[in-house]
Amino acid sequence: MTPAARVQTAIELLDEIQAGAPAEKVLTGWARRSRFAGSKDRAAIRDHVFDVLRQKNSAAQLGGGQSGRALMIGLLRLQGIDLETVFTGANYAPAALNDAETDAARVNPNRPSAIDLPDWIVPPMQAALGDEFGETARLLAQRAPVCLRVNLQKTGVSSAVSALADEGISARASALSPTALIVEEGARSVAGSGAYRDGWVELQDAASQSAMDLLPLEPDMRVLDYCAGGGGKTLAMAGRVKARYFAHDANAARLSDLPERAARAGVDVKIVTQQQLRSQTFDLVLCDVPCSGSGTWRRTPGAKWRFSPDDLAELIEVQAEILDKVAMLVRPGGNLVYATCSVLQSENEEQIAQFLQAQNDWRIVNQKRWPVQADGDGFFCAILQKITKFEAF
Ligand SMILES: C[S@@+](CC[C@H](N)C(=O)[O-])C[C@H]1O[C@@H](n2cnc3c(N)ncnc32)[C@H](O)[C@@H]1O
Repeated sequence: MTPAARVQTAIELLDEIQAGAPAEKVLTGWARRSRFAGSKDRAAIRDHVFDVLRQKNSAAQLGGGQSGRALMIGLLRLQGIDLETVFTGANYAPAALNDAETDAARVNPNRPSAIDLPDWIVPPMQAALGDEFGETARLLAQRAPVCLRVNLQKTGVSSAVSALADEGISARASALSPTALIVEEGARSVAGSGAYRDGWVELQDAASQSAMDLLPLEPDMRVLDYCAGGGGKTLAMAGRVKARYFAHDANAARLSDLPERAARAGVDVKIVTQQQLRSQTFDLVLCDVPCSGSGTWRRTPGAKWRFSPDDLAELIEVQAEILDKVAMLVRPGGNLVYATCSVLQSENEEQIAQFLQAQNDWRIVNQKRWPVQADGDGFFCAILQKITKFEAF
């Protein structure tokens, strides 16, 4: 496909997304129907669509509307691309610009630049982030870094960096965690690399790794990852300390990749059902709860426009229910770890404050928030300890 034909396809897919279809589904559906498109075409079209979604309000402002075509015009203007070379109307290229589209570029210099977030989320984000709000909004509108975690059970950081370099992948250490690498070149080759296949590295955000570094893990502890999903956090813990790891998820299908990932990483993880958890206790229980994902919206930019106040209210209830459930699974003196990739107080500090108000046998050991930053996503983690009966007297 020519670059202009890719733009025209992105325009059509953005129209479907603007009509309410989820971005991921639209892109996958198109790739399946379009056997003529190669991997470079698919990647370029995905980039156009995701770049627009990250900066949708800015693109609409510069493109003069919310249609796929207006948004693509706005995005290309943001990127400084000469529209005349793309909007030619030749072959599969988009039609030439009309007068209104040309006029939309005449931006009033006094007009404030757009915030690329849904209007309703701005006040709670400003309340949570204060002076950091502007920088967070700016970073969420950019592409996310590709971040790896070095698996210390299999290799060291410098060996992993050299193995990746041998396969054309250049990566640098991140200050966020001793195991975190930021890929600077060759990101698309990571999944096919030997370092990945042999379990030396895994894809994982640096702030998530930094949070797992804080956990008071000891060899032979019984550790439960209660909302394990694909097992990213289980594997990060197991990469650090050889303990006995158990993984659970309310949606068993989400655990399906974990056995293969654990085998690749060379660690043991036992999957447990709710039934098996009855009458068991653990030294440490992690609940990486379902959340808005607002700290990761540059990775899933379609999600931020679909997320609603009702979704947030529902999630806050689910998070509180999970906290109440896992509290019973921690042995006296053990730790409960609550984590989200949200930047909102209602999902983070307020959730912990309410839990501590309702339950008097817990204390906070540590609570930390990671802002969205160049190397890492927004993340929150609270480490609580269950007070023993002896201490309570
Ligand atoms: C943020 S994701 C977890 C990501 C995972 N920890 C990782 O690092 O890859 C939240 C997970 O919680 C699960 N979940 C939702 N409600 C739950 C519940 N009531 N009990 C346990 N897990 C739940 C979801 O299925 C989802 O996999």
